[in-house]
Amino acid sequence: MQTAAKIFVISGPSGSGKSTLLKRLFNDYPDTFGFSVSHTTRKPRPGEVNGKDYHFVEKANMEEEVSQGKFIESATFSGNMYGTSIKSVEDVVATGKVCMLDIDMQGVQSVKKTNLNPRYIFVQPPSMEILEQRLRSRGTEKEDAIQARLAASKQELEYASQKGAYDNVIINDDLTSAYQALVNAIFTKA
Ligand SMILES: Nc1ncnc2c1ncn2[C@@H]1O[C@H](COP(=O)(O)OP(=O)(O)OP(=O)(O)O)[C@@H](O)[C@H]1O
Repeated sequence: MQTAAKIFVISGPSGSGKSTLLKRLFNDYPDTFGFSVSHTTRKPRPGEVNGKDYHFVEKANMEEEVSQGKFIESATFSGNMYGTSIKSVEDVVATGKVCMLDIDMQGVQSVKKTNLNPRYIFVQPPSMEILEQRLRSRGTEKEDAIQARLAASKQELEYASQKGAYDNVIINDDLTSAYQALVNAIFTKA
């Protein structure tokens, strides 16, 4: 089956259901999608393979490449840098797979400055109340992290409401319908 693009960007507030929808998609279409390999400055753990699990790089090199605009997103966690390079996305496409990028609003804005030309999909919660309920019942964050995610989600929703920000907006109310909308946005009937 044909896809509408070679690269898809999926974004949406934390708890809107991106992982849930993507898990189902990758399960139903196991051979279609590829994943970009992230960079990190942390040391490899036993068994981790350079270029497969991560691109393991030196901090100075990664900092330079980030400053040169070679990364879509990068962040530091406990002293180690992590990020997704533009090239790692192009490498997926070169293998013939469709690249799916699950990134936040900053990442979306950064991709828009590249020549990657993806399709942008936004996963929207039915309401802030339901988003809060889902985040709480997922039980993976403490109260302050939940509050931070809810605050960030207001900005994400505002950005998504701007004309042309996303190609498709999928409201994740009923999961089956949302999933069908995602499949329709990705695959073209050829
Ligand atoms: N349509 C739905 N109806 C009810 N619950 C849902 C629905 N979609 C997702 N959920 C539940 O909501 C919670 C948040 O979903 P999920 O973890 O997929 O969000 P996410 O967007 O990937 O979040 P994050 O960005 O934090 O990784 C999960 O517990 C999931 O099971």
